[in-house]
Amino acid sequence: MSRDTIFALSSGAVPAGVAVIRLSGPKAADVMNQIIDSEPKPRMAALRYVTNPKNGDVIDQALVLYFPGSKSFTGEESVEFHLHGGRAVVKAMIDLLGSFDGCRMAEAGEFSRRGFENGKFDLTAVEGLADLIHAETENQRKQAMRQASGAHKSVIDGWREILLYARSMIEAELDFSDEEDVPGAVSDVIWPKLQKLKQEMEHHLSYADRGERLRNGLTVVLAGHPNAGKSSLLNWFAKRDVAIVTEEAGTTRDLLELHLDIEGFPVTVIDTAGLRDSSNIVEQEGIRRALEKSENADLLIEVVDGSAPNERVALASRAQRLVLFNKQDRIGSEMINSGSNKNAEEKVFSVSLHTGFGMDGFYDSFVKQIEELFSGAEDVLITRKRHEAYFRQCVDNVDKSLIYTDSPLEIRSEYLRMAGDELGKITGRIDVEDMLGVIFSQFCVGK
Ligand SMILES: Nc1nc2c(ncn2[C@@H]2O[C@H](COP(=O)(O)OP(=O)(O)OP(=O)(O)O)[C@@H](O)[C@H]2O)c(=O)[nH]1
Ligand SMILES: [K+]
Ligand SMILES: [Mg+2]
Repeated sequence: MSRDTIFALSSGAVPAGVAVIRLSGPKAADVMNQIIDSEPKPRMAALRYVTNPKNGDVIDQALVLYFPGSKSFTGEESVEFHLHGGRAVVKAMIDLLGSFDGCRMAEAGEFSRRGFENGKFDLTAVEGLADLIHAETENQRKQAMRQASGAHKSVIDGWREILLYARSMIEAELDFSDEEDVPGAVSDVIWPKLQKLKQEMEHHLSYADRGERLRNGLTVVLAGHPNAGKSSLLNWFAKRDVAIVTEEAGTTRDLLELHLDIEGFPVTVIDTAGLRDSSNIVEQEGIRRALEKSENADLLIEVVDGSAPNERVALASRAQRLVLFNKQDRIGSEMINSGSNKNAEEKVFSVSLHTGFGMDGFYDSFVKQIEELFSGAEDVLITRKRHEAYFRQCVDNVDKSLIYTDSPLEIRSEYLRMAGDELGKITGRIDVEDMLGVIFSQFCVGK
């Protein structure tokens, strides 16, 4: 099957100092040799004029990198042109490459897809690469880098090997079952191993939310009665005036999101409408959204006006809660005792957003809480719902092979085969054609 040769701008938006245009496919070398005058040594940068062979027009002087054979990101012949990053330069180059037969613009993620299809990396590494490109915080980068470099694949391949080994042992037992002196105790060896494997996978499943959280960021919702100081707190986090603060109860209606990097972890803090009975339909909608966000929060910060302690708000949320008794400047340090602290699980702070009193202590606890929510993220294997679903199926099948002790060995072996297939779907070894489009479309054009 002959493939198109594809090209795209792989570096960021122009104008820029340098623009990198990638060319990959069966005609890459041929096209390169038609537009520059001498072929660079493989994988060595060479300075060359790029010329339109049809009219002799010089487009730019470029650094050219030639990757012959399969020693490239895509696993096929490719060339990188490092041009001056002007709009017209890039347009002229794209037009020139498009003028060759069999050459066309790449689709989003198409370079990576070719790399995957040519066996350069597995699906978990592809997903890691996509995450690496989108990583905004240090810990996101580390997780993505681990995954992109094949750390997940090697663990999963190790598990597949255990499953294969177990099946081959069962096979052996079946083959020789009529011979007297073959120990019928093959299963003695494999079942404890499978039990251990199952436990290891379950451990990883229990951390599934960590990986997702690190990719998407965790959500901290500021909730409380009107005028408690929620928007003042958001501004304190932002170190600038992002939210409107007034003495009028019911100032905030829309959800206001602030993205923070807390010790390398991505955190979204959301300011919400104060909770009270209201007949105003705009405010009602704001309150509805506030309650909805609180329900799905990873962490709640309830803000209370400590100088006029009213009832605490009722929120349907299982998230950990930090409670700020605010406006300490109006009362003094004894006010915290007036607040209820029924729930030993929640941490209570007496603070003033006006004077800054108590805020250092609050912030330390806040950071600790965030770190706890991410703990164990160092060796997380599951970073997507997709992984989680296949992992569950896999564990389920291993479990069946373990507990159906009365079933024939053939059946128990079949469960192990299905378990291995589920792992193969994670790395892309087993048919996942329908998902490939989704996975690769996460990339931009040029990757
Ligand atoms: N004295 C005092 N006033 C404060 C403090 N923190 C906030 N305020 C004032 O309390 C009022 C309400 O503050 P906001 O931040 O708008 O309160 P909110 O919870 O966002 O209110 P809604 O959006 O209406 O629900 C404003 O006038 C603030 O200046 C504080 O620590 N001390
Ligand atoms: K207010
Ligand atoms: Mg507000």
